[in-house]
Amino acid sequence: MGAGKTTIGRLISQSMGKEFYDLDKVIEDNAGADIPWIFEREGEEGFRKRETQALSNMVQSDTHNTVLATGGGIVMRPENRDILQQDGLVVYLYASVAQQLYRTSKSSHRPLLQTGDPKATLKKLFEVRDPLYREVATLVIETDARHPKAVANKVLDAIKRYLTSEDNQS
Ligand SMILES: Nc1ncnc2c1ncn2[C@@H]1O[C@H](COP(=O)(O)OP(=O)(O)OP(=O)(O)O)[C@@H](O)[C@H]1O
Ligand SMILES: O=C(O)C1=C[C@@H](O)[C@@H](O)[C@H](O)C1
Ligand SMILES: [Mg+2]
Repeated sequence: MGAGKTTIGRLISQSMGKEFYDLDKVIEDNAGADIPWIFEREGEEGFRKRETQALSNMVQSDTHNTVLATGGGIVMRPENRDILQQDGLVVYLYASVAQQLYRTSKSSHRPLLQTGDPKATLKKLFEVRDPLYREVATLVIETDARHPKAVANKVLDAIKRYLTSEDNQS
């Protein structure tokens, strides 16, 4: 959370001339309700079901022309990890827990952080999720101490280099 998926995803979609979707927003539009409401009424399990459904629907369409920012918990379900690995070039935006804490401190729309100790929660989530992000990622990009535009340029460069090296191998 707060790694910059929504912010960087939008920036790189503009540079690449692709359509941008934010899966959290897609889930909210489908539900006609916001994420805190979904967590309150259906619990995290209800939210995760909606998340998997939204991701499956998304990859039925033309993913070549799409940049998709997911929510931070997308890697928790094995079926989501399978979909991401099969259908996408996946970029893991790495942010330290300190940066995540700083970047999420200004808003209150992330239900999992509405605890007494968001730092401890972020640390726990990071320990579980970091290996899963690395498992599905094609590219890992460090985001600490970098302006969003600089991160977006770094992602674009890394994608270009990756695609060129793929071309050279085939
Ligand atoms: N590289 C960066 N440097 C500084 N601030 C950043 C950077 N990237 C994003 N931010 C800021 O951090 C906040 C969170 O970013 P954003 O919403 O894009 O994160 P996210 O990864 O989509 O989070 P979530 O998992 O909750 O969807 C925003 O206020 C954004 O402007
Ligand atoms: O890290 C998470 O588990 C979440 C991140 C947000 O993007 C939302 O998808 C939701 O608040 C859950
Ligand atoms: Mg987001």
